[in-house]
Amino acid sequence: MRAEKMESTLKRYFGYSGFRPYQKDIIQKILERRDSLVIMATGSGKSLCYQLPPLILGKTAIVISPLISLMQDQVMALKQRGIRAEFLASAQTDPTVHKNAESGTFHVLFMTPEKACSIPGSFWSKLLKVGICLFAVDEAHCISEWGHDFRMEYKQLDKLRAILLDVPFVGLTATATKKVRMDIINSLKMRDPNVFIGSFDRKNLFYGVKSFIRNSQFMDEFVGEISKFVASSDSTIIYCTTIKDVEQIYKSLQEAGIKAGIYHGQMANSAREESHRIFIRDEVHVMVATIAFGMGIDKPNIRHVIHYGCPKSLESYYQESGRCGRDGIASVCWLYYNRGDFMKADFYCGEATGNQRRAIMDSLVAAQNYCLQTTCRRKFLLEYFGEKFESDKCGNCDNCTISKRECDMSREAFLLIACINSCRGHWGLNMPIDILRGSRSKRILDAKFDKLPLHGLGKDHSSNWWKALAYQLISYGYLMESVKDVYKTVSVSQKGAQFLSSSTPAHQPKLVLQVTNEMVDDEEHEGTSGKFGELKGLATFEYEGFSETEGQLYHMLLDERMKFARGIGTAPYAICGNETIKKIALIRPSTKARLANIDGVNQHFLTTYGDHFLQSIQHLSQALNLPLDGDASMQAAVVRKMQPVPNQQRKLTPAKYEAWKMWQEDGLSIEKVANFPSRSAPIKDQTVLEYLLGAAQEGFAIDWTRLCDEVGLTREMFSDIEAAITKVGSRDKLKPVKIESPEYISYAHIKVCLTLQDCGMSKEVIPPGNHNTLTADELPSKASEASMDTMHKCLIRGPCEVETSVDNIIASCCLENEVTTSIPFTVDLDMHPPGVHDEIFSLRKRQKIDEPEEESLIMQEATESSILDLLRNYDDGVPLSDVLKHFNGSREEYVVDLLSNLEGEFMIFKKNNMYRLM
Ligand SMILES: Nc1ncnc2c1ncn2[C@@H]1O[C@H](COP(=O)(O)OP(=O)(O)OP(=O)(O)O)[C@@H](O)[C@H]1O
Repeated sequence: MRAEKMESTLKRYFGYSGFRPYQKDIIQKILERRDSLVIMATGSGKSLCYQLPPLILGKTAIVISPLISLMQDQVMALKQRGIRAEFLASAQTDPTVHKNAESGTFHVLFMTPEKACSIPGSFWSKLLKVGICLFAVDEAHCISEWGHDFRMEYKQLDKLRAILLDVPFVGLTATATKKVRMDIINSLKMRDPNVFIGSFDRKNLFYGVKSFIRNSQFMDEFVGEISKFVASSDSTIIYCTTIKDVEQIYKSLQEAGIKAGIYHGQMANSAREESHRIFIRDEVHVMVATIAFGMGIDKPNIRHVIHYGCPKSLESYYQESGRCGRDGIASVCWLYYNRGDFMKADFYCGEATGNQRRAIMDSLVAAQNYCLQTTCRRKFLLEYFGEKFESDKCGNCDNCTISKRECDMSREAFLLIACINSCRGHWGLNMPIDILRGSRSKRILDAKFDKLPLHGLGKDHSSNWWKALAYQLISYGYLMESVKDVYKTVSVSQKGAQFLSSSTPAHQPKLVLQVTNEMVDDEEHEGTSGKFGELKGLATFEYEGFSETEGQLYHMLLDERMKFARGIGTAPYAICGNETIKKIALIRPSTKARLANIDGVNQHFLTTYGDHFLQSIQHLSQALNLPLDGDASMQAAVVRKMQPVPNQQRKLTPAKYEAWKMWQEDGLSIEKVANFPSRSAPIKDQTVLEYLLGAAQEGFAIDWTRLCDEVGLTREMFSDIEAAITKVGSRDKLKPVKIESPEYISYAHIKVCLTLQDCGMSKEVIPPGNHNTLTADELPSKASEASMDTMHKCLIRGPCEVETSVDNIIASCCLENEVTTSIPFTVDLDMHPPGVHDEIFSLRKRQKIDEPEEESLIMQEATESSILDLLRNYDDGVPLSDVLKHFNGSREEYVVDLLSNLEGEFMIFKKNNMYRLM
């Protein structure tokens, strides 16, 4: 029951149809009153873990948060979800909040650590009487001196453990090393806590790096690119390392007529608050700021985060770039560095001494190495944070997607390594590079380096070219960089020494390296590296999948939302996210029930704005000549298309590639590929199909006509599947689509159909004709006849239907076994297509309704309350067909109407096509 309650509460207040990874488990443990430490990526949805329990239990959640602006944003957003939330801190101007808080009025009560520690004990005892369901410490790394944002006041929170004895303590953070983790557990005196460590991988973020020169040409191009982003309704943050840069970019944007916000530490508090406010409320779409901006900011639609200058550490880069794409939609993080940034050690070290100085230097070197990395950036980032990334290519960073030229640089590498060797590792990179470039500076003459035979042999390349080469040699282990205080020195490693010993001035072993951007710029002509280059943005994806008029409707609906937001002084995203508006623009629901079904629409939205939105949708659609209740199957396709373009060069696993090659290039059938004699063991036909569809998703060519022919998918069946998707309202899960499709449609057909849609293929590639499938009557009815072997074959070749066979098997088993809890079904469930396993169980549940019970012989009349009574008996929900069967005395349209009303009133909701009680 609790899982059901969790899901219905999630839909009711947040409008989401499912949990993100870990959320459910974490919440479950908190509900069991276990202390928990939650370490999950930025934007992964940690807040929900403390927001949901109070709604389920009806008791207050206390949340400690470091910043007042952050608490205010969260309170604003929660209120828009119909959640009673407030904050207690020095900035609270409403005197009633304290009283209401102690009498348990609020679901979520935010406090600064100072407030929590100084509030009188009587407050806690009163509130404890009505109930505190959890005590959460957000940004919990602030508790640790080892953390990067240590806050003294957080250390005092342990006092509260003795007061809130039986209240579960929950620590949440996006960054925590082992030391910090232990510190949080000890400081909060956690008792046997559950520690949840999620992946740090933000899959929807594209990471890219470019070098630049601060000149006016670069600035013009930079501003030009930013103006393209502004055309979309999403937001951009430009982070600068200095206030001077912030002001310069802000000025350039203004001169170009681009409205932007500005934020840095030297601005007055009120000016900063105003900047924060206009950005959050979408009054400006660009924010130019130092890193003082944005801690804990939860604006879901930030589509670009650009770093103008190398950040001081990878920890801060991860945090800042993590503010991008919090709604899970593909977003882009570009980092622009200038070689001068790497010399800023003194600037960052400030007054620091000893170990602290060393730590700052190490962080800066890590950030520098990230900039100069020529292999996968995501792998580098994750491994820096101690997470193993199995593949060498993520396919979603510049190094994995933008093909770079390579060439043999053995001669140049030889010169540089030999020169560094001659300097005996006592210098940084500048000295050997100056020697190679023939400098006659005083320090070179003093050291008599002008007498070296290498002096002047590297004149053909710029200093930056040589540095770019040096960093590749460092990353491949030929050279080593060491840091002494704030100074870096380079020396030759063992690998480099081996390279030298196997080389002569006339001949060196081949050494193929990448021609980096800096090298290209240098080759084209020195100094043009100020060129903006291709700032990969998403603006061009904006309307992919949208018709022009749908795009217009989307913008009109954004304006409607803005009007509401202004009217009540809140941020538009707090009303609902841009993605939800996109889905509304695509589906154009005509009823409250259809609107309620859209992901992101919660009960508060529906009751407060539902009627108005429905009216607007109707008027605007009419004016734009768009039909209502459009094709729901489009919504996921559009979102998918907004992901960065699949790259042809992305590698498939060898097994996938092999299968694709045999099928596509050698013309073998799926069955032949599966059973190819050279295989150590045959693989399943289904696996081969999965491989081929995976290859198609990666941009590999597929002969669709042949594939559809082989799996028995016809145009008519494609239309049937499309209709099923429309009925379901989503294509996220296969099972509901399968349930709504005619019986002869298999999971394989659905998968092929979805992949066709994803790849933007038209129906025309599918051969027309009858679907040539067996009917349910022609299917084998005994379990023994539906061997696994047959199942696989059926799955691929179409005519006989596995799922229906399973249905029949279960039906016959159920007839033989009165008790439906144990089904004698012995085949390996893992071998079923996704969903079949689930289906077995849902069918088992449904059997209770299907069985000809005495009750169903009495004609049941459908009313709202009799439907609610029915649903009350089934935790897993009831499909429409069973509801209709149950009320077989009532007209179908009448029952559907009643269901729609109940859905619109948020009394029931639909999940996986099953009606459930809220
Ligand atoms: N189950 C869900 N389905 C869809 N969206 C979700 C879900 N859970 C959370 N979100 C959304 O994801 C976004 C990020 O969530 P949240 O603010 O909780 O992240 P976080 O982990 O606390 O990040 P940070 O460490 O940066 O503060 C929010 O806009 C939130 O509404």
